[in-house]
Amino acid sequence: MFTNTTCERFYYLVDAVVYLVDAADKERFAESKKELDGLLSDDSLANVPFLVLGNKIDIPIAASEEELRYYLGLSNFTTGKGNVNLSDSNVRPLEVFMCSIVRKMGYGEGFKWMSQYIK
Ligand SMILES: Nc1nc2c(ncn2[C@@H]2O[C@H](COP(=O)(O)OP(=O)(O)OP(=O)(O)O)[C@@H](O)[C@H]2O)c(=O)[nH]1
Repeated sequence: MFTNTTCERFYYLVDAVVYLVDAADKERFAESKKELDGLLSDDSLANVPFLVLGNKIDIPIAASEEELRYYLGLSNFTTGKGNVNLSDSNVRPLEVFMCSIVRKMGYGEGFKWMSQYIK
């Protein structure tokens, strides 16, 4: 089992972060935001791309992408889908993609987006 302390020792090896959120569990969005904020403010992850996946969109009550951005406090921080060159900036790549892992949909676009930022 990794404790937070154990994980922190390995952060310098991290090429990217994939943060999976259950988009159908709105009651836990505040908890998800808190955890995500902790990672986003960690100095050792400052230049690491973040892919936020909103999972379980096959469930009708799942949040929309816009709602998820809002509840996670990311509305003004996402950097754009497609090919966005951020290499000349100090901006950390961060995007939200919605997916359903059981239906095998959505996450491929996210991983493709993320791969352009992995050196
Ligand atoms: N409907 C649906 N179910 C999914 C999807 N992905 C995973 N699951 C199901 O979610 C269950 C696993 O629960 P998770 O939500 O991953 O929760 P967990 O991390 O085990 O536990 P929690 O911390 O309580 O959320 C399994 O039954 C999976 O089959 C999806 O895209 N759609």
